[in-house]
Amino acid sequence: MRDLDIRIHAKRFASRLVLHELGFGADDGEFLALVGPSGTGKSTLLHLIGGLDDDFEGSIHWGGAPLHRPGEAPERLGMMFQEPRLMPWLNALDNVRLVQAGSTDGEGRAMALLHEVGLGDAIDAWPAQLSGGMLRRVALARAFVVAPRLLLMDEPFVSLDMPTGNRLRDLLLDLWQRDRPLVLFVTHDLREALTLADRVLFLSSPPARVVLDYHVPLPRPRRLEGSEIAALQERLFERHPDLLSGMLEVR
Ligand SMILES: Nc1ncnc2c1ncn2[C@@H]1O[C@H](COP(=O)(O)OP(=O)(O)OP(=O)(O)O)[C@@H](O)[C@H]1O
Repeated sequence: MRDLDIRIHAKRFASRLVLHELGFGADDGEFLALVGPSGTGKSTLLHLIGGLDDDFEGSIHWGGAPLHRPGEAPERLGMMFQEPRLMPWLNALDNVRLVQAGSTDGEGRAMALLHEVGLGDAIDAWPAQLSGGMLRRVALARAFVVAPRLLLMDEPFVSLDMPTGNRLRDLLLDLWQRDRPLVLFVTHDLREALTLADRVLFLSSPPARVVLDYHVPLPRPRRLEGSEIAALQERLFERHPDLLSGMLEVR
């Protein structure tokens, strides 16, 4: 069994089947991207894995045991969403510390992370004083402050300009390469998936299941706007035209 073992037999909203026989495994330290047509259930899947929704048929195991157990919050699970989701009444440091229940060296680690993400001068700043890119940096620091073994990311860098997005992707890869959590990264952008991930899981149109588990055959570092990413995407579209037809907006 892999470190993470996902078997979703069925996830419904009312009578509507959204995920069906969706399964995959992944190991500690891997970086997986999840791509698929809009509205196919990518966020729904992350919510199940993150324990934000337990209404499904199937199992989610980590290290051979259920990831979520009643009354117990899973340890070292990090999350980052499309919206930075910061508390407007807390400064940057306290927003990062929010997820650090009971940690003794919490403040030191949170400050160190804020420095690492380039916000050493904005530790006391309120969210309203920060730019969109800076808010994502705080959210990235908060995702890593628990030293996650499993990190769930739902389009965390969507709608940023290319240089800001690239700086955040580089930061994420630096933090990932240092701590090596298993990352599940949802994105609409196939080039972003091919730039960041070891494996890209392609989900079908609804009800979603994994239709291709693709190992990215490129060494790191990679540039999102680099010619090798464009060529790889082109090759994938040629080889899997039907599979990718629902994703044409990513081109
Ligand atoms: N709480 C909910 N109640 C009812 N239906 C829902 C709920 N959450 C999601 N859905 C539906 O489930 C389907 C999958 O939604 P989800 O947001 O998981 O897709 P997605 O692949 O993440 O979409 P996108 O790529 O557009 O972000 C959609 O049809 C959505 O309308």
